[in-house]
Amino acid sequence: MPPPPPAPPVFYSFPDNQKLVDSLANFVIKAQRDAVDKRGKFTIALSGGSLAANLRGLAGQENVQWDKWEIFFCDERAVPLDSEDSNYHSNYVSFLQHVPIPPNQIHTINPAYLDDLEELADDYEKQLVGHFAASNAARYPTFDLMLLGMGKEGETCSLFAGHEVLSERDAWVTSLDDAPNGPKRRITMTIPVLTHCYRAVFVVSGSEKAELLHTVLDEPETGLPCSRVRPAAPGLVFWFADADAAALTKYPPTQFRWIDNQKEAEEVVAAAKERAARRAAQEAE
Ligand SMILES: O=C(O)[C@H](O)[C@@H](O)[C@H](O)[C@H](O)COP(=O)(O)O
Repeated sequence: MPPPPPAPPVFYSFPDNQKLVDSLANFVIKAQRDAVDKRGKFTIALSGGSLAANLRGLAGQENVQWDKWEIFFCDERAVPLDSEDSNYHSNYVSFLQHVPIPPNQIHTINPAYLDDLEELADDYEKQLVGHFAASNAARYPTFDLMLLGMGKEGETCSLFAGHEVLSERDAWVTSLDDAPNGPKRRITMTIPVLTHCYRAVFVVSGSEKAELLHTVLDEPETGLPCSRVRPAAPGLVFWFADADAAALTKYPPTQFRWIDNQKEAEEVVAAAKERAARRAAQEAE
């Protein structure tokens, strides 16, 4: 039997940034409970960019099992960990320094390999293998949650449109020395890792992302890196956008609520589409 098609993206739109931040914190904590209940720990991957600031709602939350968190980075720039360009550093400043996650459960790149990108990527992949080998020995790692951003040309992690890193199928982590924006030397998790997670969540804010979000959600066939993140069943993909970023998107938003499985995702997206079609028909009358 062929595998079931990936679940449709679930799109949440929030009236302002604070509502997005609060809902994201709520969602991440629910994902943690779900993962700890089912698998005894919570393995999460963080991106750089504006995501870190949008995670600030996690600081000070109670009833969180911080000792069960295992944190990795979806991509990382080949810079020291205390550099302003480091994705670890930006997440540390906004989020990690405020919560009691045991330091040995925050898995950074090894700065000893900064001069050799291949070693840097290999070492990070080995850290992933070491972590996932015990829990799921599958071909690719299965993160409980991957938190992603959408760059200005539709990239996510350091997977840039038209770049050869996008076609990597074997490695879990690869490297590049010619990133078209920001620091050029980076390592990044690959598309197969992104499409094997339980939950991928994109977080997008600001009017400068409006046109791009419309393209990614309404015209996925353009094949931008973000549109390619459609986790295989039972994986789910969510989009959290503020009203400015969501302004041009036709893809129907869904009221914010926890969604547990592919069937629920299909139902809420179908219901949102019906509502949008009814509204359009009424407006046309
Ligand atoms: O290392 C990186 O540059 C990030 O991981 C990158 O993929 C980021 O998520 C997007 O570029 C979105 O960044 P913004 O949210 O800041 O636009």
